Amino acid sequence: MVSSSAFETTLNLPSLDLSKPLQPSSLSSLSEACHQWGFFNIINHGISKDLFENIKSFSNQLFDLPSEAKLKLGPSSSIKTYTPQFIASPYFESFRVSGPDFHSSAQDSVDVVFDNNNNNRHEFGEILEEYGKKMTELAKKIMKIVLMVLGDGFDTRFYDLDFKNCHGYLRINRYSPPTNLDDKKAIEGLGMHTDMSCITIVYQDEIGGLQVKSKQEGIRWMDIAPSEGTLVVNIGDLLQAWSNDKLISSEHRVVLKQPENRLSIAFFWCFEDEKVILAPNEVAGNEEMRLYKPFVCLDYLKFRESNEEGKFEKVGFTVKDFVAHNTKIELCTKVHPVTQ
Ligand SMILES: O=C(O)CCC(=O)C(=O)O
Ligand SMILES: [Fe+2]
Repeated sequence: MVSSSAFETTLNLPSLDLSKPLQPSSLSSLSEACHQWGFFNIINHGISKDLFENIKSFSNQLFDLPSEAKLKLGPSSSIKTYTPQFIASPYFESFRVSGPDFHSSAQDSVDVVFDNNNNNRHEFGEILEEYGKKMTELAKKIMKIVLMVLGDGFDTRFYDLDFKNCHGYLRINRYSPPTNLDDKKAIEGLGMHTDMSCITIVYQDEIGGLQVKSKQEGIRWMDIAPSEGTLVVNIGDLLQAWSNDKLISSEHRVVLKQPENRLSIAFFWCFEDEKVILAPNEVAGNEEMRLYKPFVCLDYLKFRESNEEGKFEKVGFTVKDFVAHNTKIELCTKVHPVTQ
């Protein structure tokens, strides 16, 4: 069971309208949201309701398969695109599709689990290719806007320098709460974590349940309410480190409040593995103010994956723990280890 609803309230996030030129007022509310919450909404993003509905219906066909079939894609298989229940939580399972060739990534998995007579099986690759491509374009656009939040002209100055080799992958998540769940007893569908990305673009269905941890006294968790046509963007650990903590990678989780299956699609936009992450002086302020010593992206990903606590599935560790850990083993990534 999770904390009582008395400590939860809905967060009013700004919505960035992608169909309009960016206004100074949107930039300032975006800047506030990125600093305070590490979350904001986007609207008019150009992705149709039909595409979400299509992905949902195909994904549910996949998740509805017997466990033996799904485990052909599980952690002990060679493909490893499926995370079964009881790894992150008893109620959470997930299916991964990697870019840049979203079509073959999705199709390779589907071909293993759907039999040849299933007429739909070719469509799965196609719709995920369409979604992956649209998300890639969206991530590039949002990344530039987020850079503008850091400073005037920072998009043109830093995008090509640091972000042009970013890549994306997506995870389709299904949450299946117990059927006897009553709404006074919310349960955790996915524990508190930060994302191992620069930014993550999240679609959550109408069930809701995404929450961000508040730094305010008295209120612990804030609901990020679902709204049709709205996607949620959150800042990940990699961008927090690159921005010298100017942008915050918020701790978030998913709670299940009603006995209904919930579906979400998270698109993670990440630095390339070999990238050395270093906040530019213009972003950090100056050399002395830089909080992180340069580190290789893959070392951080390995740290998260090799620590039971820090793994996406087990959740809890962040880039700050990585820094503290590296400091201890004298690789020293952060100049002043953060012990929060
Ligand atoms: O299911 C959601 O709404 C969010 C999932 C999430 O935080 C993640 O996959 O990292
Ligand atoms: Fe997340």
